[in-house]
Amino acid sequence: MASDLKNELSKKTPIFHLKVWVLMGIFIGMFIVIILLVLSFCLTSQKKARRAIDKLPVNQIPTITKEIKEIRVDRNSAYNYGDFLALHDNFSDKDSEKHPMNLSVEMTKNAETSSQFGSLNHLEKDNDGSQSGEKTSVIGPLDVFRPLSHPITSPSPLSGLPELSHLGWGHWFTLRDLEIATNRFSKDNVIGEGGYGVVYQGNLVNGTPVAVKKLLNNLGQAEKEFSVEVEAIGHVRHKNLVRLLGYCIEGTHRLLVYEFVNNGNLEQWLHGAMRQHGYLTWEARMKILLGTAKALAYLHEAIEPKVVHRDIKSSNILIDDDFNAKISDFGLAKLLGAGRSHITTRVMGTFGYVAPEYANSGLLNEKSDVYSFGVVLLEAITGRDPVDYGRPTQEVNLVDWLKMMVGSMRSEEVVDPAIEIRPSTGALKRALLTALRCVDPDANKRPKMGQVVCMLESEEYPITREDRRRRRKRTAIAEGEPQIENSDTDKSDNPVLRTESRRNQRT
Ligand SMILES: Nc1ncnc2c1ncn2[C@@H]1O[C@H](COP(=O)(O)OP(=O)(O)OP(=O)(O)O)[C@@H](O)[C@H]1O
Repeated sequence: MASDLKNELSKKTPIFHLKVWVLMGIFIGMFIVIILLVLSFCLTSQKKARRAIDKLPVNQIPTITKEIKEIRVDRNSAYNYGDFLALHDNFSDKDSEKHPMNLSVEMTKNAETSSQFGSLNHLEKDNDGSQSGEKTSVIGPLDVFRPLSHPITSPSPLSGLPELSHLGWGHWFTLRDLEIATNRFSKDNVIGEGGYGVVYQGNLVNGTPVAVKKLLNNLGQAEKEFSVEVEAIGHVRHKNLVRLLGYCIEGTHRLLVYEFVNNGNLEQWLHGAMRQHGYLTWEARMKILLGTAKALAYLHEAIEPKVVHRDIKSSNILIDDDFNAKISDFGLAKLLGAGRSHITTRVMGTFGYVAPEYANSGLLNEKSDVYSFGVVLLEAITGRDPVDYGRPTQEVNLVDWLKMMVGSMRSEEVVDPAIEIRPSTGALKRALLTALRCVDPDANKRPKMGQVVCMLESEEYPITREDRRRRRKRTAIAEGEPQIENSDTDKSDNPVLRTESRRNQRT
């Protein structure tokens, strides 16, 4: 049997005249070589793909971030704000505009490809609602809602502390906790004093640095200020909003505990104590203003009810080590529910920053914050106070002086002389035009904060659709075409535009 097989294998085949076993050996060898080739090809292509990903800049690796943590407001909530106060103290719910808080937590997902969304076109699409993101509550450009500096996965400043509050966010501190944190509210720990209380620097038992605001309890306003801050920012998080970590309600004491922002505030950098550390560059100023604009866009356009801050001013813009802005002091904030274009309130705020319609009639909506933002932007550009009685009469009011200077084509002269490296003409024009649009006396003509973000970020000279329409109409009028609308829009309120159109006429 075995010898038969041997004979068969030793026979020569008609093809190649080779013995059968030799031919079989060749086939088996070739098969093994092919398998090895296929395997090595697969391995090298995997390595190449991995190397290609490693070479991508971090911001181009498409990841989905969870960036805004928001607790929605819902009147049907089991744990509402009134219940909460009743639980802890004998607060009476006098404020009819109070919104109870629901504990449901929502994550707003946002593709981290924000740099691609910085153009005005994108803003226009988003505001039209035709290209909104994953959640309808995100109205502005995605770029406005960049990821938090502390993503939700990072260790919480509250970790290691015993008790979470009944509001579903933050920590409920005892007075003793805060006494320990602030060295018994030592004078040495005082950072500053505002209209409603004293702010102390401190450290929680887990080492987290905090700012503790002790509200003056001899004022009826303290209760109001406390509830407004808790409602307005307790449930929201944004990189450019100072984070409220918790609160304390004990007897007549009302305290608020914030993340500590360690690099002063914009007012101190422009006009006060921080100037001894040097002057803010143009870039640092624009970074701070852009961050402020993003936080306001978030408050006005991304959450419901929207929050109108009511006291935007340079001393309420805190600054961290990396010169990121953090808006603070929500004691005067108002919540504006859906469908309400404005509310009428007692005028509060700070002289020089308050919008004219709000000062004159108490009519408040988010456009009042836009006005105040415009004043802060002018303050940052010029280094001047909004109202400065130490200057000649025509220079006392910053907004009026600016309009006069730009109107007489002296824009280059308005830049803060302390800025060593002056901005380019384009950058200056962009900032001035944005500011002047924000301080338009007609609240309806002011841009939304989401639009302001895009104007400040845009490489282009910012001209809105409305202005383009006006310009086209001006050209049409000049060319003698029939006039369709009332021509009073021909006189642009905006001195920057006027300057440009005059220049165009001359050339
Ligand atoms: N979270 C914080 N981190 C660091 N400093 C803070 C913090 N919050 C407030 N401050 C500082 O404490 C001081 C007092 O702030 P507060 O907001 O109470 O009043 P204000 O803005 O100075 O005055 P006003 O009552 O007119 O708003 C300011 O210098 C402010 O910069």
